[in-house]
Amino acid sequence: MAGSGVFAEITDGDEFKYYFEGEWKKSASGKSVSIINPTTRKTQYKVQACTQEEVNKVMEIAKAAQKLWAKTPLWKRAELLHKAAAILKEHKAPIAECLVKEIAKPAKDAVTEVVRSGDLVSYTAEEGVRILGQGTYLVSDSFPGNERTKYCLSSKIPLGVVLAIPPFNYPVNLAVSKLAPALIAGNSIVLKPPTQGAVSALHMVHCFHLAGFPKGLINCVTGKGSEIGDFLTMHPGVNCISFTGGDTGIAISKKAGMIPLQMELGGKDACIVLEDADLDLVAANIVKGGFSYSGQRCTAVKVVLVMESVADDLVAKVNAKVAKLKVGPPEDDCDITAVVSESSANFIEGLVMDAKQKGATFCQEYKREGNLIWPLLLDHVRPDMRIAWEEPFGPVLPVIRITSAEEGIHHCNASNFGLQGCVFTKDINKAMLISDAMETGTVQINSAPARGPDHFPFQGIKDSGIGSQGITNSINMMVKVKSTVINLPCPSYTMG
Ligand SMILES: NC(=O)C1=CN([C@@H]2O[C@H](COP(=O)(O)OP(=O)(O)OC[C@H]3O[C@@H](n4cnc5c(N)ncnc54)[C@H](OP(=O)(O)O)[C@@H]3O)[C@@H](O)[C@H]2O)C=CC1
Ligand SMILES: O=C(O)[C@H](O)COP(=O)(O)O
Repeated sequence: MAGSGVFAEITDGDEFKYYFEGEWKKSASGKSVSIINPTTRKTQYKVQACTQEEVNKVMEIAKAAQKLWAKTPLWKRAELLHKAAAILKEHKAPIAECLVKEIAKPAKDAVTEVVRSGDLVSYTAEEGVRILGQGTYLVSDSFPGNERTKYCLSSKIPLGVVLAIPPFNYPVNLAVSKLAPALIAGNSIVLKPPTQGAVSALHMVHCFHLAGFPKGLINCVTGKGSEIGDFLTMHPGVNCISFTGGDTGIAISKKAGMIPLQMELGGKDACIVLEDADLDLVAANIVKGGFSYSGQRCTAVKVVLVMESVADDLVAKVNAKVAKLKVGPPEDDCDITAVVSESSANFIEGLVMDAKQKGATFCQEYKREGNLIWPLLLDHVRPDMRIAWEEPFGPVLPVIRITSAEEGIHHCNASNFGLQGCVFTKDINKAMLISDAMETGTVQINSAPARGPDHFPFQGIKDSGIGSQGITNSINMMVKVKSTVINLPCPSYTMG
């Protein structure tokens, strides 16, 4: 059970503590933030509402701890990460239970998230020892006008304190995807978990605590993003921000100082379906891609752009699969569960009503109970409808019928977002041309968009983000290059 067994020390009564200087503490604010169970809509857990003074202390301690950590051999850093990964996987059940209760993630997917996170941490440790163990050696005579009098040795050094802010939908996986690269690269961490998902993240942090990382190296402050977010992101002690979430990331980018930013933001991933596509494969991918975790994935299929000539067939196949989706509580491992909050459900409903008013075809009856919204495919969506452009982050999927691939590409590229997209066709030449024309960070050919496997590069363009994630890219993003140049009194040529 959450907060019991080895996790007992992270709670005090019905409140979860925050993590600072290697210890679990209650905030001096005396205030807590409630986490509402999306299914029951009742308070499930409470976390500390940390104060600005506490954030200041955390930053100070994180800075000091980082200086020592940077002097810890790379293999030792990797060893601790491997240990944390094993502890995380060992405790997958209680952590998954938190995911079920605070973000209504279906039970099996919740376990998968924790296991995937353990694997990500181990892979990062492996990748880190390889790529951080290598530097570059340059000689001066390759540049015009120079003799061979200078040797330049470059290596990768830590940035300092990394502020990690993940979103609610993968509070464990998208937290470790920031923590592990930061740590292997010699940085310290201040984690601000999403409020919905905070308790899962606190359990994950405790696994790192149990692994024996030095005090103050990993810290976790809780509180509403709207209250402590600006103070954290504009804090002078922060040397790098790795953020995943919605438009908040755009505002953070404008306010943050001159520090490296990794921003993974929203998406409106288009699925372009050509006439020659295998429609059974497409339908399976649309249902998995559009409706898994009730559409609350940044990489969910968010608009289907299908050639008119095959649209009826495809819609029929998708509808047949939608009818089989199990709707209900995450504890029963249902496919469609309550969306994260009432405000999210209201937002989704607003998009649905707008589409209704403007004449979209409802393939299923619109049904909602509390935060639970039944899966809905909207056919004959037109560009004047909000759902054609906005990200519902819910189980509602628009279908736009197109008469040419160019029309599909045009719709995709007219979006403010540019995260992922996909194209279904048996013609690899067409697929490549379309992929090259789509203004998105990634295009999947004959499969739905996905971030994983977690070592693949993952990036958005336009309002979908800055920089690139994926294990290798994240490690490289959390270091800077330091050079030492050896100057010789006279040219020296090897074996010369
Ligand atoms: N491209 C990608 O890799 C991914 C993108 N996303 C996107 O994330 C969104 C859904 O996630 P959601 O959690 O609702 O996103 P939000 O942007 O609302 O929140 C993300 C995180 O930011 C925090 N936060 C809120 N306000 C501030 C602030 N002023 N300063 C600093 N931090 C703040 C939140 O804390 P709190 O919860 O306390 O408000 C949370 O931890 C979708 O748009 C989705 O597409 C999701 C996953 C992956
Ligand atoms: O938030 C998201 O949508 C995740 O980054 C998705 O990860 P996945 O595509 O590998 O499930």
